[in-house]
Amino acid sequence: MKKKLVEKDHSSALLELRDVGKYFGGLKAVDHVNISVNEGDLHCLIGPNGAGKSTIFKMVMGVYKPTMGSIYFKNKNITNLKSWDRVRQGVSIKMQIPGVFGELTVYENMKIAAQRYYRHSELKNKILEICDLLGITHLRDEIVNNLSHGQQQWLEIGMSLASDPELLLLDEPAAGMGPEETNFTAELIRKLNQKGITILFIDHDMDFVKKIARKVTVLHFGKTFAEGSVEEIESNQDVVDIYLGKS
Ligand SMILES: Nc1ncnc2c1ncn2[C@@H]1O[C@H](COP(=O)(O)OP(=O)(O)OP(=O)(O)O)[C@@H](O)[C@H]1O
Repeated sequence: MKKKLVEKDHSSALLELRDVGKYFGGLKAVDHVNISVNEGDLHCLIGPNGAGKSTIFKMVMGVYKPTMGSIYFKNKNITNLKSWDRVRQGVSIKMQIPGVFGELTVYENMKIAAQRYYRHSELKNKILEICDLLGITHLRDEIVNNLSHGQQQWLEIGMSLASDPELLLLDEPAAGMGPEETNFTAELIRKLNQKGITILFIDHDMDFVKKIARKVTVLHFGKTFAEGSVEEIESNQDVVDIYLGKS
């Protein structure tokens, strides 16, 4: 059973950062940021290197404690919850750096990720269901080191789905992929979103962002610089000047 949380509040957002900041000594990596990720949305964070995107992900997952402000998930304050408790509440993440076990098979990797959430009798079906969703069922007995970069990334997305998240954070999900794998990843993310998973992702590749994002938040020097649809962001001259014009 999911843990009951204190401090209820009312909002339509699934995830909310309220006046959140993270300071490293004198460096304001994230500074007075307010972000609302609506239920069912496909929301992207963009911004120059060092803008604070990864720091936001780490605060949402409980790796960093905010210096200021609060983080709400499903209208409940999760700011002080441990990482594992946030996962139990329905938040999951796929980091950019691969976290798969290369010497093991796809199935064994999935089993490691899923076994803490499912009884032995349910495990196999759940793993096969996720592999099917990712289009990697035919690779289930393959050693992970033999997979392509893209296939390893999809496996990792699969591992992050093992906890049945309502919100999935993806850090540059198509980084290092060629055009075909990038297209497949865009399709996969759309499919997960259509299945009801709210997605917040970080990306630098505007072509990829354009394929899938419905809302974009632009960060700059730790602050929210602009927010809107892809069209609104692309036609914002200030955003072009600080970021898009340089990419
Ligand atoms: N643990 C830390 N200690 C000190 N400074 C940090 C730490 N983590 C991040 N920073 C600094 O905070 C700022 C924001 O970093 P962050 O990694 O969040 O940016 P980013 O937008 O994700 O950048 P990139 O696109 O390059 O990944 C940077 O100046 C970075 O050097």
